[in-house]
Amino acid sequence: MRVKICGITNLEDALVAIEAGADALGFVFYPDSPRYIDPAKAAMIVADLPPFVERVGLFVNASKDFIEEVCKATNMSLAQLHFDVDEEFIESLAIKALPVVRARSKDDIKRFANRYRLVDAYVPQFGGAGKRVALEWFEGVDCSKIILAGGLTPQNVGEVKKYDFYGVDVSSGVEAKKGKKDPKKVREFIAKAKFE
Ligand SMILES: O=C(O)c1ccccc1N[C@@H]1O[C@H](COP(=O)(O)O)[C@@H](O)[C@H]1O
Repeated sequence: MRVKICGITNLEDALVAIEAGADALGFVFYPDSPRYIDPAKAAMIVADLPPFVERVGLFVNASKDFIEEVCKATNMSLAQLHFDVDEEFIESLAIKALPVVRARSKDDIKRFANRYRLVDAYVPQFGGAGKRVALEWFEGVDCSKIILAGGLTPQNVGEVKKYDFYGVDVSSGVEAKKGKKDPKKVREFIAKAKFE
């Protein structure tokens, strides 16, 4: 299972995550988030990363121009879209995009079934709130293109492995405080998700 550590705001947290085996790092370009990072700072962190690490820009209610401009300036490799988008919008972007399904019911997780997509719990503030998606909704569903997010922690990530998700994404569950990762939690989460 691939692991993305989201809400990176400093180089130290990024390097801890990579050293522990993270496949992707997330940078929140949503000004209302406590994990917001200024694109200029994100660009500096990305410039210091080793190769073979996916850089994911997270956007909420952003325009095509803003997403493309920020991703180019910061050298993101993927855009994660935490708002309602359609196939046309995704296809129109100059950068590869990961739509986010904010699930309120089992029916919701069938959206974008032919695409890689991230499934997060529905929360009014868009995400990063530590709320979980009901795991029983994934019974009998092909999860090979789903990245599960929402309320994951080092303690509960082991229980999602039987669904064979493509990946998992975590932010608040590995924080020491909002916007700062706890290295011990990051290492434990990645070890449980990937290596145990
Ligand atoms: O992290 C944020 O502040 C955030 C803000 C707005 C939209 C999404 C956000 N984070 C993403 O939300 C999910 C779940 O996070 P958590 O693990 O429950 O804290 C995840 O994809 C984060 O990247």
